Amino acid sequence: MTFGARVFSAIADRGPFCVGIDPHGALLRAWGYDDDVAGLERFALGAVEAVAPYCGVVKPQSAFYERFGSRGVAVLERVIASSREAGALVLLDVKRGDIGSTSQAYADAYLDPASPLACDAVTVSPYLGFGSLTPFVDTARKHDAGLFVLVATSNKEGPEVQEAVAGGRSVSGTMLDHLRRLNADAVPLGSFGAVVGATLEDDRGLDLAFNGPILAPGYGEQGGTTADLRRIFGAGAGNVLASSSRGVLRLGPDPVAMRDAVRRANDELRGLQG
Ligand SMILES: O=c1ccn([C@@H]2O[C@H](COP(=O)(O)O)[C@@H](O)[C@H]2O)c(=O)[nH]1
Repeated sequence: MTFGARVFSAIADRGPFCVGIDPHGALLRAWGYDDDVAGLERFALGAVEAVAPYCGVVKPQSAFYERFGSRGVAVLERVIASSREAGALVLLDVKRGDIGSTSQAYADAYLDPASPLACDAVTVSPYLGFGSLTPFVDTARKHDAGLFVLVATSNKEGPEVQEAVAGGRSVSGTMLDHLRRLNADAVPLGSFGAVVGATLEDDRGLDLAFNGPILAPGYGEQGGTTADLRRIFGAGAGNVLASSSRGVLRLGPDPVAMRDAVRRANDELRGLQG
């Protein structure tokens, strides 16, 4: 089954709320753990156990594991495996993008099922030119995996690059044109998604009808609300994964508090679906 079909079912079956598994040092300490590899493992696997059975997609942020070197990456491998065992899709937030030959190695690392880091989808950066992502696109197609391309990110610095105009078109608009082409004719949904922040002050005139999933980070901790999602995405909100990391993880280590937060968010977000 393609990633697009899997994420479509995941949203329908479990809801559109995506939990980020981001082991910030401050959160490890708030949970009563040391900011070391043992604390990382207890925190990350505890969070997965609490939320992965209840949400369609989890989104570990690779940086928080990489900061501990190879032992941290080994924890990330366990986070990916445990989340999938709990029935959640894993979107690894790793924002890769490089010249094509290097992109192929990244794609093999994250999308080839033979890799210990293989997951369902990854975030990628198109700012070396969308064509530099071709190895990711081909590898995703080969293994029924997915991509989420940075289009309009949740941080305030993004517009400097993303809203620059080239050839009479904004850079973000051009990225969506590429995604529209990649997802053409896919049913029920294409596998090539966009990252569009839940914090955008307006919809920037983006044509978000590109037949793919949208990851909306910035929901919760960064200020994005369900009303913002309705304002930004309108009728397209049905394919939006609203993502929050610290907003849920702050409630731990109590698994019931985290699980209930996932349920509440999913109930609220389901109201956006047409
Ligand atoms: O535009 C983007 C793209 C990715 N992120 C990532 O999402 C989470 C947000 O965490 P919160 O604790 O919910 O703020 C984090 O991993 C970011 O790297 C983003 O924020 N904006």
